[in-house]
Amino acid sequence: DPTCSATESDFANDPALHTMSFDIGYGPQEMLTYVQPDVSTFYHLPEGQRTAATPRHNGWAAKFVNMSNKPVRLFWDPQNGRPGSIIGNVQPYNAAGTASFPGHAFYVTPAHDENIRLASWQVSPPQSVYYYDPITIPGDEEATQRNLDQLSTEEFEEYQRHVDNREFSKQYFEFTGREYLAFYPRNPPSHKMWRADYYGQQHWVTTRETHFVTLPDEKELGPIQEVGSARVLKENDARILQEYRSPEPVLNMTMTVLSCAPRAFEIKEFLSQAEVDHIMYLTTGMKLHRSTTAGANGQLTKEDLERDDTRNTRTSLNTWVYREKDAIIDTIYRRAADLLRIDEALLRPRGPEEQVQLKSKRSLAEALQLVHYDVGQEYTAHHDFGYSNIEHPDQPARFATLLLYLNEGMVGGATQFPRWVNAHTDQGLNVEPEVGKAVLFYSQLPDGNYDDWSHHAAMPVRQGEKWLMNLWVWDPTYDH
Ligand SMILES: O=C(O)CCC(=O)C(=O)O
Ligand SMILES: [Fe+2]
Repeated sequence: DPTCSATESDFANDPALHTMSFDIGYGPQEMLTYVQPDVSTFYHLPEGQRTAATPRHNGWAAKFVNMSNKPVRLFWDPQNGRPGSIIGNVQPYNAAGTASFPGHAFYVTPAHDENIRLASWQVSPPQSVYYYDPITIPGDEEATQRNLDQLSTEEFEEYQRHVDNREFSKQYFEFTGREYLAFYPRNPPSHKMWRADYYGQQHWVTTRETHFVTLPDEKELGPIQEVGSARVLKENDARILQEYRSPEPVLNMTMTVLSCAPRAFEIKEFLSQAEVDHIMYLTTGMKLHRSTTAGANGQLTKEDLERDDTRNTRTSLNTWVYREKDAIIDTIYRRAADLLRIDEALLRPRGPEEQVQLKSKRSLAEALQLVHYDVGQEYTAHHDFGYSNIEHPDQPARFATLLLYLNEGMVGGATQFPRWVNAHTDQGLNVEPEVGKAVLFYSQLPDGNYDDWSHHAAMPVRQGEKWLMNLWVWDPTYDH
Protein backbone atom coordinates (compact mmCIF):
# COMPACT_ATOMS: atom_id res chain seq x y z
CA ASP A 1 0.00 0.00 0.00
CA PRO A 2 1.20 3.53 -0.64
CA THR A 3 2.54 5.45 2.32
CA CYS A 4 3.05 9.16 2.81
CA SER A 5 4.59 11.72 5.12
CA ALA A 6 1.26 12.98 6.47
CA THR A 7 -0.67 11.30 9.25
CA GLU A 8 -4.45 11.06 9.47
CA SER A 9 -4.42 13.92 11.97
CA ASP A 10 -2.41 16.10 9.56
CA PHE A 11 -5.23 15.71 7.12
CA ALA A 12 -7.98 16.07 9.70
CA ASN A 13 -6.81 19.09 11.70
CA ASP A 14 -6.29 21.78 9.16
CA PRO A 15 -5.26 24.90 11.11
CA ALA A 16 -6.92 27.11 8.49
CA LEU A 17 -10.34 25.79 9.56
CA HIS A 18 -12.16 27.84 12.20
CA THR A 19 -15.52 27.36 13.85
CA MET A 20 -18.03 29.88 12.63
CA SER A 21 -21.26 30.43 14.56
CA PHE A 22 -24.13 31.55 12.41
CA ASP A 23 -27.90 31.85 12.42
CA ILE A 24 -29.91 32.03 9.25
CA GLY A 25 -33.26 31.86 10.98
CA TYR A 26 -33.24 28.26 12.25
CA GLY A 27 -31.39 28.92 15.49
CA PRO A 28 -27.66 29.01 16.23
CA GLN A 29 -25.49 26.66 14.16
CA GLU A 30 -21.79 26.01 13.79
CA MET A 31 -19.60 25.13 10.87
CA LEU A 32 -15.88 24.77 10.22
CA THR A 33 -14.90 27.44 7.72
CA TYR A 34 -11.68 28.24 5.94
CA VAL A 35 -10.10 31.49 7.04
CA GLN A 36 -7.03 32.34 5.03
CA PRO A 37 -3.98 32.33 7.29
CA ASP A 38 -1.85 35.45 7.67
CA VAL A 39 0.51 35.67 4.69
CA SER A 40 3.53 35.80 7.04
CA THR A 41 2.94 32.16 7.92
CA PHE A 42 3.41 31.27 4.24
CA TYR A 43 7.02 32.40 4.78
CA HIS A 44 7.26 30.40 7.96
CA LEU A 45 7.22 33.65 9.98
CA PRO A 46 5.10 34.71 12.94
CA GLU A 47 1.88 36.52 12.05
CA GLY A 48 2.09 40.21 11.33
CA GLN A 49 5.61 40.17 9.83
CA ARG A 50 4.53 40.49 6.20
CA THR A 51 1.73 42.16 4.26
CA ALA A 52 0.04 40.52 1.30
CA ALA A 53 0.76 42.14 -2.06
CA THR A 54 -2.16 43.21 -4.23
CA PRO A 55 -1.98 41.04 -7.34
CA ARG A 56 -1.66 42.92 -10.62
CA HIS A 57 -4.17 40.56 -12.14
CA ASN A 58 -7.49 41.69 -10.72
CA GLY A 59 -9.66 38.91 -12.21
CA TRP A 60 -12.57 37.95 -10.01
CA ALA A 61 -15.20 35.25 -9.96
CA ALA A 62 -18.68 36.43 -10.93
CA LYS A 63 -21.65 34.19 -10.20
CA PHE A 64 -25.21 35.10 -11.13
CA VAL A 65 -28.10 33.48 -9.33
CA ASN A 66 -31.55 33.32 -10.85
CA MET A 67 -33.98 33.49 -7.90
CA SER A 68 -36.99 33.72 -10.19
CA ASN A 69 -39.27 30.93 -11.36
CA LYS A 70 -38.53 31.65 -15.03
CA PRO A 71 -35.49 30.92 -17.17
CA VAL A 72 -33.34 33.94 -18.00
CA ARG A 73 -30.52 34.66 -20.38
CA LEU A 74 -27.28 36.05 -18.99
CA PHE A 75 -25.26 38.51 -21.08
CA TRP A 76 -21.95 40.27 -20.75
CA ASP A 77 -22.38 43.95 -21.61
CA PRO A 78 -19.41 45.41 -23.53
CA GLN A 79 -20.64 48.89 -22.44
CA ASN A 80 -19.77 50.39 -25.82
CA GLY A 81 -23.23 50.50 -27.36
CA ARG A 82 -22.81 47.11 -28.99
CA PRO A 83 -25.12 44.23 -28.10
CA GLY A 84 -24.17 41.99 -25.23
CA SER A 85 -22.57 38.57 -25.65
CA ILE A 86 -24.44 35.62 -24.30
CA ILE A 87 -22.89 33.80 -21.35
CA GLY A 88 -25.67 31.27 -21.02
CA ASN A 89 -29.24 30.38 -20.18
CA VAL A 90 -29.90 30.19 -16.48
CA GLN A 91 -32.76 27.95 -15.42
CA PRO A 92 -35.09 28.92 -12.56
CA TYR A 93 -33.29 28.71 -9.20
CA ASN A 94 -29.95 28.05 -10.88
CA ALA A 95 -26.75 29.95 -11.42
CA ALA A 96 -24.11 30.63 -14.05
CA GLY A 97 -20.81 32.36 -13.83
CA THR A 98 -17.50 33.19 -15.35
CA ALA A 99 -14.10 34.58 -14.44
CA SER A 100 -14.51 38.33 -14.74
CA PHE A 101 -12.97 41.70 -13.88
CA PRO A 102 -14.01 44.66 -11.72
CA GLY A 103 -16.16 47.04 -13.74
CA HIS A 104 -17.42 44.39 -16.13
CA ALA A 105 -21.16 44.58 -16.62
CA PHE A 106 -23.68 41.77 -16.94
CA TYR A 107 -27.44 41.65 -17.34
CA VAL A 108 -30.24 39.14 -17.56
CA THR A 109 -33.19 39.14 -19.93
CA PRO A 110 -36.27 36.95 -20.23
CA ALA A 111 -35.65 33.86 -22.35
CA HIS A 112 -37.97 35.15 -25.07
CA ASP A 113 -36.97 38.83 -25.32
CA GLU A 114 -33.35 39.92 -25.24
CA ASN A 115 -34.28 43.60 -25.25
CA ILE A 116 -35.74 43.61 -21.77
CA ARG A 117 -33.16 43.96 -19.04
CA LEU A 118 -34.57 42.40 -15.91
CA ALA A 119 -31.51 43.23 -13.84
CA SER A 120 -27.98 44.39 -14.46
CA TRP A 121 -24.82 44.50 -12.41
CA GLN A 122 -21.34 45.84 -12.48
CA VAL A 123 -18.75 43.50 -11.02
CA SER A 124 -17.53 45.18 -7.85
CA PRO A 125 -15.15 43.19 -5.64
CA PRO A 126 -15.29 41.91 -3.02
CA GLN A 127 -18.77 40.97 -4.21
CA SER A 128 -18.68 37.90 -6.43
CA VAL A 129 -22.25 36.67 -6.26
CA TYR A 130 -25.08 38.65 -7.84
CA TYR A 131 -28.73 37.77 -7.32
CA TYR A 132 -31.63 38.30 -9.67
CA ASP A 133 -34.45 38.37 -7.15
CA PRO A 134 -37.77 39.71 -8.45
CA ILE A 135 -39.65 38.43 -5.39
CA THR A 136 -38.32 40.31 -2.40
CA ILE A 137 -38.91 44.03 -2.76
CA PRO A 138 -36.73 45.69 -0.14
CA GLY A 139 -38.77 47.94 2.11
CA ASP A 140 -42.11 46.75 0.74
CA GLU A 141 -43.45 43.80 2.68
CA GLU A 142 -46.83 43.88 1.02
CA ALA A 143 -45.44 43.69 -2.50
CA THR A 144 -43.06 40.96 -1.38
CA GLN A 145 -45.95 38.99 0.08
CA ARG A 146 -47.96 39.38 -3.14
CA ASN A 147 -44.99 37.99 -5.10
CA LEU A 148 -44.55 35.10 -2.69
CA ASP A 149 -48.27 34.27 -2.92
CA GLN A 150 -47.89 33.74 -6.63
CA LEU A 151 -45.31 30.99 -6.22
CA SER A 152 -46.31 27.34 -6.15
CA THR A 153 -45.36 25.34 -3.07
CA GLU A 154 -42.31 23.92 -4.83
CA GLU A 155 -41.27 27.30 -6.13
CA PHE A 156 -41.66 28.77 -2.68
CA GLU A 157 -39.38 26.07 -1.26
CA GLU A 158 -36.78 26.66 -3.95
CA TYR A 159 -36.94 30.38 -3.36
CA GLN A 160 -36.58 29.91 0.40
CA ARG A 161 -33.44 27.82 -0.17
CA HIS A 162 -31.94 30.72 -2.03
CA VAL A 163 -32.95 33.19 0.64
CA ASP A 164 -31.21 30.93 3.19
CA ASN A 165 -28.19 30.64 0.91
CA ARG A 166 -27.97 34.40 0.52
CA GLU A 167 -28.19 34.91 4.26
CA PHE A 168 -25.59 32.20 4.91
CA SER A 169 -23.28 33.77 2.33
CA LYS A 170 -23.54 37.11 4.06
CA GLN A 171 -22.51 35.63 7.40
CA TYR A 172 -19.79 33.52 5.76
CA PHE A 173 -18.36 36.65 4.18
CA GLU A 174 -18.39 38.52 7.49
CA PHE A 175 -16.53 35.68 9.19
CA THR A 176 -14.06 34.61 6.50
CA GLY A 177 -13.70 37.68 4.27
CA ARG A 178 -14.59 35.58 1.25
CA GLU A 179 -17.67 35.21 -0.86
CA TYR A 180 -19.41 31.85 -0.68
CA LEU A 181 -19.28 30.57 -4.25
CA ALA A 182 -21.01 27.24 -3.62
CA PHE A 183 -24.64 26.95 -2.53
CA TYR A 184 -25.34 26.50 1.17
CA PRO A 185 -25.27 23.82 2.46
CA ARG A 186 -22.37 22.10 0.75
CA ASN A 187 -20.30 19.49 2.57
CA PRO A 188 -16.56 19.86 2.98
CA PRO A 189 -14.62 17.83 0.42
CA SER A 190 -14.95 14.11 0.97
CA HIS A 191 -11.38 13.62 -0.25
CA LYS A 192 -8.24 14.45 1.63
CA MET A 193 -6.58 17.77 0.96
CA TRP A 194 -2.86 18.20 1.30
CA ARG A 195 -1.77 21.01 3.55
CA ALA A 196 0.11 23.94 2.08
CA ASP A 197 1.28 25.80 5.16
CA TYR A 198 4.37 27.50 3.72
CA TYR A 199 6.26 27.76 0.44
CA GLY A 200 8.70 24.94 -0.10
CA GLN A 201 6.97 22.64 2.39
CA GLN A 202 7.37 19.08 1.19
CA HIS A 203 5.24 15.98 1.43
CA TRP A 204 6.16 12.61 0.10
CA VAL A 205 4.16 9.68 -1.15
CA THR A 206 5.48 6.21 -1.83
CA THR A 207 3.60 4.32 -4.49
CA ARG A 208 3.94 0.88 -5.96
CA GLU A 209 2.88 2.31 -9.30
CA THR A 210 6.42 2.56 -10.59
CA HIS A 211 7.54 4.21 -13.81
CA PHE A 212 7.53 2.51 -17.16
CA VAL A 213 11.07 2.93 -18.47
CA THR A 214 10.58 1.23 -21.82
CA LEU A 215 7.42 0.66 -23.77
CA PRO A 216 5.83 -2.71 -24.39
CA ASP A 217 4.86 -3.66 -27.87
CA GLU A 218 1.41 -2.46 -28.88
CA LYS A 219 0.25 -6.09 -28.94
CA GLU A 220 0.88 -6.38 -25.22
CA LEU A 221 -1.26 -3.36 -24.46
CA GLY A 222 -4.93 -4.07 -24.74
CA PRO A 223 -7.89 -2.15 -23.39
CA ILE A 224 -8.99 -2.94 -19.85
CA GLN A 225 -12.47 -4.37 -19.86
CA GLU A 226 -13.18 -5.61 -16.37
CA VAL A 227 -15.19 -3.42 -14.06
CA GLY A 228 -15.07 -3.56 -10.28
CA SER A 229 -13.13 -5.95 -8.11
CA ALA A 230 -12.30 -8.41 -10.90
CA ARG A 231 -9.97 -5.80 -12.23
CA VAL A 232 -8.40 -5.14 -8.84
CA LEU A 233 -7.68 -8.75 -7.94
CA LYS A 234 -6.08 -9.54 -11.22
CA GLU A 235 -3.81 -6.55 -11.11
CA ASN A 236 -2.83 -6.92 -7.48
CA ASP A 237 -1.55 -10.43 -8.14
CA ALA A 238 1.64 -9.08 -9.60
CA ARG A 239 2.57 -5.76 -10.93
CA ILE A 240 1.69 -5.86 -14.57
CA LEU A 241 4.29 -5.61 -17.31
CA GLN A 242 7.06 -5.60 -14.71
CA GLU A 243 9.79 -6.16 -17.27
CA TYR A 244 9.16 -2.70 -18.75
CA ARG A 245 9.18 -0.89 -15.43
CA SER A 246 11.75 0.52 -13.10
CA PRO A 247 13.43 -2.27 -11.11
CA GLU A 248 12.84 -0.29 -7.91
CA PRO A 249 10.06 -1.82 -5.80
CA VAL A 250 8.37 1.54 -5.26
CA LEU A 251 8.38 5.08 -6.59
CA ASN A 252 8.93 7.98 -4.20
CA MET A 253 7.12 11.15 -5.19
CA THR A 254 7.92 14.46 -3.53
CA MET A 255 5.36 17.23 -3.57
CA THR A 256 6.64 20.74 -3.00
CA VAL A 257 4.33 23.59 -2.05
CA LEU A 258 4.43 26.32 -4.69
CA SER A 259 1.50 28.31 -3.38
CA CYS A 260 -0.44 28.21 -0.11
CA ALA A 261 -3.50 30.10 -1.37
CA PRO A 262 -4.50 28.59 -3.74
CA ARG A 263 -2.99 25.28 -2.70
CA ALA A 264 -0.63 24.29 -5.49
CA PHE A 265 2.15 21.71 -5.50
CA GLU A 266 4.79 20.57 -7.91
CA ILE A 267 5.74 16.92 -8.38
CA LYS A 268 8.80 16.41 -10.55
CA GLU A 269 9.12 13.23 -12.59
CA PHE A 270 5.58 12.21 -11.95
CA LEU A 271 5.67 10.67 -15.43
CA SER A 272 8.67 8.99 -17.01
CA GLN A 273 9.85 9.89 -20.49
CA ALA A 274 8.52 6.56 -21.76
CA GLU A 275 5.09 7.34 -20.35
CA VAL A 276 5.13 10.79 -21.93
CA ASP A 277 6.11 9.25 -25.27
CA HIS A 278 3.30 6.77 -24.93
CA ILE A 279 0.71 9.49 -24.24
CA MET A 280 1.94 11.49 -27.21
CA TYR A 281 1.67 8.42 -29.39
CA LEU A 282 -1.86 7.63 -28.21
CA THR A 283 -3.11 11.17 -28.64
CA THR A 284 -1.40 12.26 -31.81
CA GLY A 285 -0.24 9.07 -33.46
CA MET A 286 3.26 10.46 -33.35
CA LYS A 287 5.82 7.84 -32.60
CA LEU A 288 8.88 9.41 -31.12
CA HIS A 289 12.41 8.20 -31.64
CA ARG A 290 13.53 7.25 -28.17
CA SER A 291 17.12 8.20 -28.96
CA THR A 292 16.29 11.76 -29.93
CA THR A 293 13.76 12.46 -27.21
CA ALA A 294 15.41 10.98 -24.18
CA GLY A 295 17.41 14.06 -23.26
CA ALA A 296 15.82 17.15 -21.80
CA ASN A 297 16.77 19.19 -24.84
CA GLY A 298 15.93 16.55 -27.39
CA GLN A 299 12.31 17.54 -27.78
CA LEU A 300 10.99 17.23 -31.28
CA THR A 301 8.75 19.83 -32.82
CA LYS A 302 5.49 18.88 -34.44
CA GLU A 303 7.14 19.50 -37.83
CA ASP A 304 9.94 17.09 -36.98
CA LEU A 305 7.38 14.54 -35.99
CA GLU A 306 5.42 15.00 -39.16
CA ARG A 307 8.54 14.16 -41.13
CA ASP A 308 9.03 11.06 -39.06
CA ASP A 309 8.04 8.24 -41.37
CA THR A 310 7.68 5.73 -38.57
CA ARG A 311 4.74 7.62 -37.21
CA ASN A 312 1.25 6.36 -37.45
CA THR A 313 -0.68 8.05 -40.25
CA ARG A 314 -3.51 9.20 -38.01
CA THR A 315 -3.97 12.90 -38.61
CA SER A 316 -6.54 14.11 -36.13
CA LEU A 317 -5.71 14.80 -32.52
CA ASN A 318 -7.38 12.34 -30.24
CA THR A 319 -7.84 14.65 -27.31
CA TRP A 320 -9.26 12.39 -24.59
CA VAL A 321 -7.52 9.32 -23.22
CA TYR A 322 -9.59 7.00 -21.06
CA ARG A 323 -8.11 5.15 -18.13
CA GLU A 324 -9.30 1.90 -19.70
CA LYS A 325 -7.16 2.52 -22.78
CA ASP A 326 -4.33 0.30 -21.54
CA ALA A 327 -2.22 -0.71 -18.56
CA ILE A 328 0.11 2.28 -18.82
CA ILE A 329 -2.71 4.80 -18.62
CA ASP A 330 -4.28 2.76 -15.84
CA THR A 331 -0.99 2.90 -13.94
CA ILE A 332 -0.91 6.69 -14.28
CA TYR A 333 -4.40 6.91 -12.75
CA ARG A 334 -3.35 4.62 -9.90
CA ARG A 335 -0.28 6.74 -9.26
CA ALA A 336 -2.44 9.89 -9.31
CA ALA A 337 -4.84 8.29 -6.83
CA ASP A 338 -1.93 7.53 -4.49
CA LEU A 339 -0.69 11.10 -4.83
CA LEU A 340 -4.14 12.44 -3.96
CA ARG A 341 -4.51 9.89 -1.14
CA ILE A 342 -7.75 8.58 -2.54
CA ASP A 343 -8.77 5.04 -3.43
CA GLU A 344 -7.97 4.22 -7.03
CA ALA A 345 -11.43 2.61 -7.22
CA LEU A 346 -12.89 6.12 -7.02
CA LEU A 347 -11.17 6.94 -10.28
CA ARG A 348 -12.93 4.22 -12.29
CA PRO A 349 -16.38 2.66 -12.57
CA ARG A 350 -16.97 0.53 -9.50
CA GLY A 351 -18.55 -2.84 -8.95
CA PRO A 352 -21.64 -3.17 -6.71
CA GLU A 353 -19.55 -4.15 -3.68
CA GLU A 354 -17.01 -1.35 -3.90
CA GLN A 355 -17.23 1.97 -2.01
CA VAL A 356 -20.80 1.17 -1.04
CA GLN A 357 -21.16 4.43 0.92
CA LEU A 358 -21.36 6.19 -2.44
CA LYS A 359 -24.57 5.85 -4.42
CA SER A 360 -22.60 6.60 -7.53
CA LYS A 361 -20.69 3.94 -9.42
CA ARG A 362 -19.24 6.44 -11.83
CA SER A 363 -15.56 7.39 -11.90
CA LEU A 364 -14.76 10.63 -10.07
CA ALA A 365 -12.02 11.33 -12.58
CA GLU A 366 -12.46 12.57 -16.09
CA ALA A 367 -10.54 11.07 -18.97
CA LEU A 368 -7.11 12.60 -19.52
CA GLN A 369 -7.54 15.68 -21.68
CA LEU A 370 -4.80 16.66 -24.08
CA VAL A 371 -4.15 20.36 -24.60
CA HIS A 372 -1.91 21.71 -27.32
CA TYR A 373 -0.78 25.32 -27.83
CA ASP A 374 0.94 26.69 -30.92
CA VAL A 375 2.79 30.00 -31.03
CA GLY A 376 0.44 32.76 -29.90
CA GLN A 377 -2.03 30.43 -28.25
CA GLU A 378 -2.97 30.73 -24.61
CA TYR A 379 -5.74 30.03 -22.14
CA THR A 380 -6.64 33.12 -20.17
CA ALA A 381 -7.26 33.07 -16.42
CA HIS A 382 -10.18 30.87 -15.46
CA HIS A 383 -11.42 28.47 -12.83
CA ASP A 384 -11.75 24.76 -13.40
CA PHE A 385 -14.85 24.47 -11.19
CA GLY A 386 -18.37 25.14 -12.41
CA TYR A 387 -21.48 26.20 -10.50
CA SER A 388 -23.63 23.23 -9.70
CA ASN A 389 -27.33 23.08 -9.16
CA ILE A 390 -28.73 24.08 -5.75
CA GLU A 391 -31.21 21.18 -5.98
CA HIS A 392 -28.39 18.67 -6.21
CA PRO A 393 -27.81 17.51 -2.62
CA ASP A 394 -24.10 16.83 -3.28
CA GLN A 395 -23.29 19.80 -5.50
CA PRO A 396 -20.63 17.91 -7.43
CA ALA A 397 -17.80 20.04 -8.73
CA ARG A 398 -14.24 19.70 -9.90
CA PHE A 399 -12.06 19.33 -6.83
CA ALA A 400 -8.47 18.79 -7.90
CA THR A 401 -6.57 19.36 -11.12
CA LEU A 402 -3.43 17.48 -11.98
CA LEU A 403 -1.54 19.12 -14.83
CA LEU A 404 0.88 16.78 -16.59
CA TYR A 405 3.51 18.49 -18.69
CA LEU A 406 4.51 16.56 -21.79
CA ASN A 407 7.21 18.84 -23.17
CA GLU A 408 9.47 21.74 -22.26
CA GLY A 409 11.85 24.21 -23.80
CA MET A 410 9.20 26.41 -25.43
CA VAL A 411 9.39 30.16 -24.85
CA GLY A 412 6.39 31.30 -22.82
CA GLY A 413 3.74 28.73 -22.03
CA ALA A 414 4.02 28.78 -18.25
CA THR A 415 1.02 27.91 -16.15
CA GLN A 416 0.28 31.02 -14.14
CA PHE A 417 -1.61 31.44 -10.88
CA PRO A 418 -2.19 35.18 -11.18
CA ARG A 419 -3.85 35.66 -7.80
CA TRP A 420 -1.63 33.60 -5.54
CA VAL A 421 -1.40 35.16 -2.11
CA ASN A 422 2.13 36.28 -1.32
CA ALA A 423 4.03 39.18 0.20
CA HIS A 424 6.76 39.85 -2.32
CA THR A 425 5.30 40.41 -5.77
CA ASP A 426 2.20 41.61 -7.55
CA GLN A 427 3.06 39.24 -10.41
CA GLY A 428 1.48 35.85 -10.83
CA LEU A 429 3.21 32.64 -9.90
CA ASN A 430 4.61 31.07 -13.06
CA VAL A 431 5.18 27.35 -13.31
CA GLU A 432 7.42 26.37 -16.19
CA PRO A 433 6.62 23.21 -18.12
CA GLU A 434 9.09 20.34 -17.61
CA VAL A 435 8.72 16.93 -19.19
CA GLY A 436 7.02 14.56 -16.77
CA LYS A 437 6.37 17.19 -14.11
CA ALA A 438 2.94 17.40 -12.52
CA VAL A 439 1.25 20.31 -10.79
CA LEU A 440 -1.56 19.60 -8.37
CA PHE A 441 -3.94 22.34 -7.33
CA TYR A 442 -7.33 22.41 -5.65
CA SER A 443 -10.38 24.25 -6.93
CA GLN A 444 -12.09 23.90 -3.56
CA LEU A 445 -11.31 25.02 -0.04
CA PRO A 446 -11.23 22.61 2.90
CA ASP A 447 -14.66 23.88 3.99
CA GLY A 448 -16.38 22.96 0.71
CA ASN A 449 -16.45 26.46 -0.79
CA TYR A 450 -14.91 26.97 -4.22
CA ASP A 451 -11.57 28.74 -4.27
CA ASP A 452 -11.68 31.96 -6.28
CA TRP A 453 -7.90 32.17 -5.84
CA SER A 454 -7.56 29.00 -7.94
CA HIS A 455 -7.66 31.23 -11.02
CA HIS A 456 -5.01 29.98 -13.44
CA ALA A 457 -3.92 30.69 -16.98
CA ALA A 458 -1.75 29.17 -19.67
CA MET A 459 0.54 32.00 -20.75
CA PRO A 460 0.96 32.53 -24.49
CA VAL A 461 3.54 30.34 -26.21
CA ARG A 462 5.97 32.70 -27.92
CA GLN A 463 8.25 30.12 -29.52
CA GLY A 464 7.84 26.40 -30.00
CA GLU A 465 4.72 24.67 -28.75
CA LYS A 466 3.27 23.20 -25.60
CA TRP A 467 1.67 19.86 -24.84
CA LEU A 468 -0.10 19.12 -21.61
CA MET A 469 -2.64 16.77 -20.06
CA ASN A 470 -5.36 17.66 -17.58
CA LEU A 471 -6.57 15.12 -15.06
CA TRP A 472 -9.67 16.38 -13.23
CA VAL A 473 -11.05 14.76 -10.11
CA TRP A 474 -14.51 15.66 -8.81
CA ASP A 475 -15.96 15.84 -5.33
CA PRO A 476 -17.97 14.20 -3.93
CA THR A 477 -19.16 12.46 -7.11
CA TYR A 478 -19.22 13.11 -10.82
CA ASP A 479 -23.01 12.77 -11.09
CA HIS A 480 -23.74 16.36 -11.92
O1 LIG B 1 -1.98 24.75 -20.11
C1 LIG B 1 -1.96 25.00 -18.89
O2 LIG B 1 -0.90 25.28 -18.31
C2 LIG B 1 -3.23 24.99 -18.10
C3 LIG B 1 -4.41 24.38 -18.84
C4 LIG B 1 -5.71 24.60 -18.14
O3 LIG B 1 -5.81 25.32 -17.20
C5 LIG B 1 -6.94 23.92 -18.60
O4 LIG B 1 -6.91 23.28 -19.65
O5 LIG B 1 -7.98 24.03 -17.91
FE1 LIG C 1 -7.73 25.08 -16.16
